[in-house]
Amino acid sequence: MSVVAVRGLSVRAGSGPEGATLVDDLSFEIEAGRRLGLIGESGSGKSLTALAILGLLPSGLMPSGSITVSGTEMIGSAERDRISVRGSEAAIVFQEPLTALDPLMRVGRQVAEPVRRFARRRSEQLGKAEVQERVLEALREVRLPDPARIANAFPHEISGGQRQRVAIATALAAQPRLLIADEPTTALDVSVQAEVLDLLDRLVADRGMALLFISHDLAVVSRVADDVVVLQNGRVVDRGSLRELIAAQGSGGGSVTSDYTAQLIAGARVLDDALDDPRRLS
Ligand SMILES: Nc1ncnc2c1ncn2[C@@H]1O[C@H](COP(=O)(O)OP(=O)(O)OP(=O)(O)O)[C@@H](O)[C@H]1O
Repeated sequence: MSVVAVRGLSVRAGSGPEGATLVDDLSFEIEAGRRLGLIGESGSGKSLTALAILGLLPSGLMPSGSITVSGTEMIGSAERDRISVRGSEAAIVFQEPLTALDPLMRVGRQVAEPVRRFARRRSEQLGKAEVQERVLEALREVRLPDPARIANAFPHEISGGQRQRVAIATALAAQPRLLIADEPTTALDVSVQAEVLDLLDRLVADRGMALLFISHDLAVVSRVADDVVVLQNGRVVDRGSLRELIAAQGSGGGSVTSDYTAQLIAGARVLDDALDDPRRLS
């Protein structure tokens, strides 16, 4: 069974002739252990898709179609069902980690919250020392140096790359089956970007999670995704494995690749790296 199945998702703002369709008939599925890249230019509907999956669309935006996460329907279902999915089955990492982190709370307390939530779900009683140990373990897992110091710091006292690692640790501490990463490296320096991408890649592989990786940059997506869906103005213009899309482009366009995808491929900064990495293209 797919961890997430999006079927015929449309998102509309307003109704009647003045209304606008922001996401139009989008479908995809991601199974456990698979990584899907959702790629498109600014305003193409990527973030709205992520929010719809989590049942978090802003008021005024109406989804239709069906989205299931671990079998739970997220469109038109009771808010309490959607909350339980957000708390346990699905998590999101945003571009700017400060969106997810409370600036006034020490890092350790923030990671402790999903650690406790996960324990409650399994009816485990955790003492204070056990929670603390699991928090340090979560920080270690995202390769943070000196986890005890980081746990005791406020978000503004650590670097941007470290904050994003904390946000990833927080997202993963409740052991979700689906991780949505929405431009998670865009705000980071290039060298830190590569480290965070490698980290995500490893964590997703180790845990067999489903990953929905959102980006406007095909070069970035090529480092972490098996398959891609290309969105333009809310509609799918291409989909397939990176190998298929690049091969179609190589043969001069053809029916698989839209002009837009061709531009994306031509513009990919490190496409050669992707081509040299057989793991990405097999
Ligand atoms: N609350 C809202 N009300 C009306 N329109 C909205 C709302 N939120 C987003 N939109 C519009 O929906 C479209 C898709 O937005 P979305 O944020 O999903 O794009 P995106 O592909 O994630 O872009 P970016 O890469 O810039 O984040 C855009 O045209 C945006 O202006």
